[in-house]
Amino acid sequence: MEALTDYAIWEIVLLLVSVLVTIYLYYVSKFSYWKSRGVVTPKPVPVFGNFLMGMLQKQSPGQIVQRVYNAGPGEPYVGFYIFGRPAIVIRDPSIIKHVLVKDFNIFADRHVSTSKNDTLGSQNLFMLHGEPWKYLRVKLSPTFTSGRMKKMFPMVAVCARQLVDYLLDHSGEKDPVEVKETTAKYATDVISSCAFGIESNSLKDPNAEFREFGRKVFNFTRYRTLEVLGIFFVPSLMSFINGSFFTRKTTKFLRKVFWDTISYREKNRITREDFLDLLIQLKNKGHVDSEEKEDENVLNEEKSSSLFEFKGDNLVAQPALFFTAGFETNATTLSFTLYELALQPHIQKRLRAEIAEIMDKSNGTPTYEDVFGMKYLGMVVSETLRKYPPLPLLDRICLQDYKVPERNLIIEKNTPVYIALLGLHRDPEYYPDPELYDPERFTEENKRLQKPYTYLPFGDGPHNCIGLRFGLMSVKTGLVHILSQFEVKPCKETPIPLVLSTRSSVLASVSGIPLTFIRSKAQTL
Ligand code: HEM
Repeated sequence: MEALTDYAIWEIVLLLVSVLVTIYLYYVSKFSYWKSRGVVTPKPVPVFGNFLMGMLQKQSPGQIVQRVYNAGPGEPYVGFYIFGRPAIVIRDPSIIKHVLVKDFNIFADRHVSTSKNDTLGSQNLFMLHGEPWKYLRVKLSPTFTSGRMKKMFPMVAVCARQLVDYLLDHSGEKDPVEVKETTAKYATDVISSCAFGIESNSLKDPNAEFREFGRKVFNFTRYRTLEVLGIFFVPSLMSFINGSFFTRKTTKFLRKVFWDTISYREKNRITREDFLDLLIQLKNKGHVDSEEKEDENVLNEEKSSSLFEFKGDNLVAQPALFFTAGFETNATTLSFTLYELALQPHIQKRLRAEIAEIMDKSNGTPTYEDVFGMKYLGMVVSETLRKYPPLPLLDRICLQDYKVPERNLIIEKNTPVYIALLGLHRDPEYYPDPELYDPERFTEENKRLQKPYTYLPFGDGPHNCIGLRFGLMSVKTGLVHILSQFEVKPCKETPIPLVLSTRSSVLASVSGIPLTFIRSKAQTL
């Protein structure tokens, strides 16, 4: 009996060893994929590949690809493994140009994806693939022209003045303001006003619903962090776990607000020159009324509407994305700018002087043209977007085997392809002393010297950020109004240096950004 037990134990041990050896050999063969193609990779670990730190929530999506980027200085690309799946980060700017622009047809889709049941999450411009995406992009482009932006500008300016009122109630050395939360409230008011036609009152009402639901989307609990990692890196898992881009409660809320507002507007024949008006036109006519020459060109390309129907959740999915893509990116840009200005008073002083001049000339009501005409403001915001790109990675999927120009590599069909914005923007080869916040990098002359495709805060090519003008408008308008009234200073709680969150998909400080707002002398007299 005893002999039999010994025998059984040996059998179990042998079985276990064989299983472990098989797993090991399986991963050794998997993890030789890039090596056998002469592509450098950071060392993978069994099962997780280069994804362990992501799973442990010690690196955010942007930091995962930044780390891969940094593993191959001087290399044109670096391979890595999402569990066992080979993926690639492109480093060489000329190859980046091929991926984003020149060979767009091969890289026409993003890799990110959510569950098919998540209609709001999957049917928007960011997530759609193929012909339906192309059709929708053509249809939505006329809603983002500079002419439309100018019409929305007064709504943004109202929110910026409310932001100043809020700060007036919270100014002074003894009253630090949590800047990320405050700018998120401002950005929420701006985007809910323009995309949903709703005064969300986030700045005035601490329990404002829009802010509450927006917070849920970007509240990176352990589960939400894994869900968003899945959306970016393992999208095939999303349908399996029924993942959701907006979270279920937010989806329900956005759906209700959208349809309530649409029926109210249609019943009362209200027009407001905002995104919602344009979406109502898409719902009723299938196109946005032509306003400018560029719109007409776009309309001539109209195709069969069977590609995408503007009804039901398909319609709500668009403002839902504008809301989500809009408020967090804007708040991030604003809050990091205020942080750097607080730490570098000489930059702040110069910017405030430029703003004071414009405020003076415009009697305190700068126009859209005034805001976009301010050179130093443009340089400051560009530098923030370099050092802190709010969406720190771009992703595409390779749709057919692709021979990399002038290199001995074929990127195989279905390989996920990433561009590490944090890696590029903080690469000392392109931006010497990259941790230094220096708007001088963006003088006209220095911009001409900048290597193309090393600065991509809004992406590039046909998939680039459609909300670029709107984003810049709300960030710049917010800054102009704040800095015309206040000097921004660090307080004892301000994190120096600032540590980035390892969970958030949009760049964020791990400990928030508390700063103080001191009313400027001219205003207090
Ligand atoms: C500072 C503000 C913003 C930044 C830094 C930013 C950044 C980005 C980036 C990096 C992409 C991916 C581009 C690519 O893959 O090549 C993107 C896409 C997109 N963004 Fe933005 N964004 C901002 C504001 C906005 C706003 C305000 C909206 C809407 C109102 C918006 C809507 C979108 C949409 C719809 C896409 C997907 C476009 C497509 O694939 O056709 N973004 N954005």
